[in-house]
Amino acid sequence: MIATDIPPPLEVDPARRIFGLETEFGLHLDTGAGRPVTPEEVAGHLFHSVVQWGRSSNVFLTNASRLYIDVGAHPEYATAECDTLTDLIALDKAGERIVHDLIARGEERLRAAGVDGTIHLYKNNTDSAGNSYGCHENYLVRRRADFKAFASALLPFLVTRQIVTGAGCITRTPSGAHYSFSPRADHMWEGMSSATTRSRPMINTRDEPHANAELYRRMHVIVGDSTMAEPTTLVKMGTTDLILRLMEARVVMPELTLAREMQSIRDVAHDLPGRATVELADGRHLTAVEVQQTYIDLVRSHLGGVIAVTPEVEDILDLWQRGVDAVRTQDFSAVETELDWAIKHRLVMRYRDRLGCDLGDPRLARLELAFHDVSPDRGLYYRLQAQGLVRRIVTDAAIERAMTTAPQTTRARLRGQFVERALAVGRDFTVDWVHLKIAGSSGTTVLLKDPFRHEDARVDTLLDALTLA
Ligand SMILES: Nc1ncnc2c1ncn2[C@@H]1O[C@H](COP(=O)(O)OP(=O)(O)OP(=O)(O)O)[C@@H](O)[C@H]1O
Ligand SMILES: [Mg+2]
Repeated sequence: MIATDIPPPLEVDPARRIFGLETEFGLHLDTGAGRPVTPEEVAGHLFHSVVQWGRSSNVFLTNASRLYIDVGAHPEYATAECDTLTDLIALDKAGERIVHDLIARGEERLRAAGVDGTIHLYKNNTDSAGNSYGCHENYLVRRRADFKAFASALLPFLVTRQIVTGAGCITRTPSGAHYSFSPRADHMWEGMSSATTRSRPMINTRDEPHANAELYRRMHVIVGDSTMAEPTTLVKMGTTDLILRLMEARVVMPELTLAREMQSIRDVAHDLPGRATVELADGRHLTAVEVQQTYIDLVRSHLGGVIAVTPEVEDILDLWQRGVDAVRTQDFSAVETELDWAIKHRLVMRYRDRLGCDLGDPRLARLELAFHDVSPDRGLYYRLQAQGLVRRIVTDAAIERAMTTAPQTTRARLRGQFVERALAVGRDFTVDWVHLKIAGSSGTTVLLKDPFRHEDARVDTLLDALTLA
């Protein structure tokens, strides 16, 4: 039975937004000689402890986030709904630690199955076989009739933002290797589509708002790179949010429609010097720096109006500008502790110089991979962090808390309470982004259509029912 006494939506501040981040991790087993092991078997052992307590390899955690094995044996972690970027960053980092904590048990089980090896989980977007996997951004937006036009207006921004938000990578070609802004750009096939596997769009337009569909849509951006540095995640989500805020306020956007999005995203990715131009539909040619600067100037012109000035907005704008300036001047030093592509560029170039090799050297490929290893001991990103070489946005204590505790200001709080209580009393339950249900009971399914609502008497009743039964 579905409860019908759905409370009316709370008064929603138009500046409030729900954010979510999905990360697919690369999974790799390092093993010597021995029997061959499929990725599915490794994933199965890795998730054994999850299946033991959750009875599935697709679960919601007490921090209200979702953990599951995606197609291709990729562990995926989707953060719970956040309404602040700092909550989102803490929850995203918590996900890295949660998947990392599965490794020890997974290796034990592999040993018991006769395989001695080390499991690695990488927060990156491509594997050595050339497969690409994603980092998906979710932004709640108000529903409108012209959603497709609305979403496509975001494309020139998404194609060029990689000069700031890209993860950076070594690209190998038959004519040699070079350093690019984004590993994901080469794997995009089209601007928008409702499919994610058959085609690779930059924006997935499948209409699945995980919220009241009369009021909302979920902008599902799937073109972004997974990012290690907290400020890069801040600027990736933060700049996109600022552009969406202007668009939702019906600010007239600059005419920057691209003539060929797919060509442009690749050209920009492979142009570290920042000189390549993208062709606009109106025949003009602009560099990615010029396109991004247009957006920065537009946002600045609405500060104090559509966009309230907060320390966080100032921080995002400052880093956005410094990122664009770094490409313009080719002096990366002002962002090399904050932007993934620049942090990794510095690391890779130092080793190249030390080894006296060229960029295509396999030792640099291993270095690049190790940068994305989520292990706090082995991961090179975490070594840099331990040396104070990357700027932080959230504290370790906040990340630690986010491993078990849901954000307190969104629907995630209710889901977190429910999962925690159900596990504590040993009751079976089913949960998704909008439903909470005690399994097998004649009881109620609570439908949570408002992602901003973090208090709900129906959930209190459900929590009581869990304990009483
Ligand atoms: N109303 C909402 N608006 C924006 N984001 C939301 C909303 N509800 C949930 N989210 C976020 O959307 C993401 C959904 O992750 P999930 O991996 O389940 O993706 P999906 O796109 O629904 O499905 P799949 O990955 O299986 O194709 C989560 O990060 C979650 O926090
Ligand atoms: Mg997903």
